[in-house]
Amino acid sequence: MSPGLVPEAVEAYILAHTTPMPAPLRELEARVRAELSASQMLSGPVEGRLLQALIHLARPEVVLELGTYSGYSALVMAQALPEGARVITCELDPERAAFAAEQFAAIEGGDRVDLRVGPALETIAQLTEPVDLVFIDADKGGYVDYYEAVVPKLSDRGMIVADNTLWSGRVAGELEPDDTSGQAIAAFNDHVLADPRTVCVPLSVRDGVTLIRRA
Ligand SMILES: C[S@@+](CC[C@H](N)C(=O)[O-])C[C@H]1O[C@@H](n2cnc3c(N)ncnc32)[C@H](O)[C@@H]1O
Repeated sequence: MSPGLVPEAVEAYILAHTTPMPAPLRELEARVRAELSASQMLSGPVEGRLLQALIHLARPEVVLELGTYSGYSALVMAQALPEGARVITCELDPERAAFAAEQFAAIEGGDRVDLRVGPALETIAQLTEPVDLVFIDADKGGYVDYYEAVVPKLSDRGMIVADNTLWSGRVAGELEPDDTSGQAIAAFNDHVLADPRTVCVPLSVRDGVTLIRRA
């Protein structure tokens, strides 16, 4: 988890007062933290419960996730889907995709996940149906392109949820010149704000989560 948005004790309190995930997801989280590299990329239970609340309200038929990693967030979303709905998730790294595929075969909800291995823009281009919820959580340098590619594919009541949009709070100040991901996030936030097609609000949940809907 990236530090910095709210004091550590408050973050711990939030976690302690969030309904825990079922045991298989708790075990997956523990395994990711113990075994996978870059485990700070795992979204975790707080953001997971937020995604599930949005799904509960929106009752999407098609959810698109950009950036599968271990499969944790895809499973979290799949477990909250209404009957007949599915999550399409894409992952560039074949090893991570293989790990996620194992989880989809073993954990409840995995049969509602359609895993695509390859660049996110290719998966978006292949979509033929409207998308009700998009979780953007892949490489930060691609966020503006992903946004531009998914906005035309959103259903009438479609929503985009973009992760890491406050970048540990650093986007609110002077970013280091070598912080290319931070610069990309800042450019994404400005880009979305200036777009008359959508309405957005960044939430200080975890590393920042921006909710974006059609205007
Ligand atoms: C932050 S992690 C995703 C975390 C996951 N959504 C979760 O909450 O557990 C980002 C993932 O995006 C993948 N990725 C990076 N560039 C990508 C691209 N162009 N297309 C698809 N996936 C990409 C990375 O390999 C990494 O596994």
